Amino acid sequence: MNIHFYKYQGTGNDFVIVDNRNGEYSSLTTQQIAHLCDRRFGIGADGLMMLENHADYDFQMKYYNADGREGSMCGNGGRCLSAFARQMGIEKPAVKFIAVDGPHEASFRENGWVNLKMQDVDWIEVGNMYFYLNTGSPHFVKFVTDVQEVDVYEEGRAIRYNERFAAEGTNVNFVQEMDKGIFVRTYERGVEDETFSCGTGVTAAALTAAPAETGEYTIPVETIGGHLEIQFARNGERSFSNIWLCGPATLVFEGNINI
Ligand SMILES: N[C@H](CCC[C@H](N)C(=O)O)C(=O)O
Repeated sequence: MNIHFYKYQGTGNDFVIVDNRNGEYSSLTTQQIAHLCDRRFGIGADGLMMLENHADYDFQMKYYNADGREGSMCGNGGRCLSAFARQMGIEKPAVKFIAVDGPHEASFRENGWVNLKMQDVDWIEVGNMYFYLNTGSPHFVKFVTDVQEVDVYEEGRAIRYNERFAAEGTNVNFVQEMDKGIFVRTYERGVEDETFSCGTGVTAAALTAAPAETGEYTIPVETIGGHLEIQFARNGERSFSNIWLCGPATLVFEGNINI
């Protein structure tokens, strides 16, 4: 099978994207998707997305983790797929699409940023030195004093495979508060490694790092792969709305692969 693909990245979280609006890639198997995402034997990516048609939205987002299995919501992926939809001719100042966690909206800025509206959050588990919440994907958030010192692979893996999370898995974020904003490093379920940036993860981290007072906030976030901003309204102790994940989304290259 010959596949025409596009490679995108958003702050170093990278994706293979295919245009599946005519259904030609619907038969891709878990093994084939894992192969396409393999960095040595395939194209290489943290995940694969398909652009699909939907009767009520500009498009539908299908997201698979690098292990080839369908994932929960991917924030950086949603930003990249919106940029891709625009490249494919869905040209509007803002697009509306449906993903596994519900509807989203994305708007395009002149500086090349793609800003993605996330689902409201009204539940956060507050534990001893950690937070656990769902921003479209499940995220464990741990605050640390020096995030560069953390062995994200080993520590993230230990939490992801502990008794509580082993079956379903979780993404694990390590967060350091900076003079302005936060620095976040993430171990991703489904990639089973640290990625350079995780959109739903930095969103989860920003919500938990926000001041306790209700109000509107913009939290600057640094990741290994670059700079993002999270905007939101805090309505109560555990309730947030109008959440926007903002940052760059870039086409890297396109090509063909035979599998
Ligand atoms: N990189 C993604 C998160 C993917 C979530 C995935 N790892 C899962 O838990 O299924 C993001 O930018 O939000």
